[in-house]
Amino acid sequence: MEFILEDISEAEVARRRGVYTPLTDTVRDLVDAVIRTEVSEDALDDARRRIAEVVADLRSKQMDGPYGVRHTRQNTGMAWGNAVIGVRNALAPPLDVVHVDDGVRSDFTLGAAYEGPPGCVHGGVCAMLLDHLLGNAASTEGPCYTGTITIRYLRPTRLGALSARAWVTERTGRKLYAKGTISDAEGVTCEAEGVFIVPRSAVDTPAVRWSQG
Ligand SMILES: CCCCCCCCCCCCCC(=O)SCCNC(=O)CCNC(=O)[C@H](O)C(C)(C)COP(=O)(O)OP(=O)(O)OC[C@H]1O[C@@H](n2cnc3c(N)ncnc32)[C@H](O)[C@@H]1OP(=O)(O)O
Repeated sequence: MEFILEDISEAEVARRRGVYTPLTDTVRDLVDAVIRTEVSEDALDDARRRIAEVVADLRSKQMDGPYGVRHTRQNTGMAWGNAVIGVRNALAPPLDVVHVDDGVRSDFTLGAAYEGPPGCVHGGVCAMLLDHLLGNAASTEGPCYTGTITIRYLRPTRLGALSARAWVTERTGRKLYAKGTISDAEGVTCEAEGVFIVPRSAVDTPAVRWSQG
């Protein structure tokens, strides 16, 4: 389990981000369209055929295995396959995490692809987002892994515009305790607390700025 050095400039990171982001956004749009389409079954079959052609084009040149967790010499993180922030991952909600004074926050919109209860965000999706954000808040001095996380669902989280934040409450050796919340326009819908651990093997790994994906 290794982080990969991608020896490219910050300008090249930005250029590649600019190339992949619209592609990933279009695939996200495709996912939403498939969930909500009401076109005829013939039209669906035609769509499937055309999408399969695009998949075959993309597969004509592929890397082995997952994208991995990469970083530049300037320690800019490129976790572009990541399930929450991956620039190349259409399954990832489009989560853009920013550092704020007391931790991290993100404003985002969750649509039909994230539904659990009717019109509401799946509880597992809330847990995934909070896990990432708490982990991100705890990872400022080095990569942290989730040890234990507890989520309390206060009321349903409706699909739509949401925000989340996370912050570190305490540090004891390699253990960082963090808390976080997801909120809609009426306030907090669920909250989390967890312990994140800097693995023994990673104590000398430099902190990487993961927030920009
Ligand atoms: C993930 C990277 C992605 C990069 C993208 C960027 C994003 C950043 C955001 C990332 C967010 C995404 C995050 C993800 O998705 S991380 C993915 C989900 N998490 C994992 O897969 C973790 C799997 N477990 C492990 O690797 C090890 O067990 C760890 C590293 C956790 C500890 O193994 P290690 O050998 O180092 O530990 P130790 O035995 O020396 O114990 C040390 C201390 O820790 C205490 N302890 C141990 N285990 C637990 C536990 N489960 N709960 C609570 N406490 C625990 C233990 O009592 C002791 O305390 P004390 O006795 O000293 O008081």
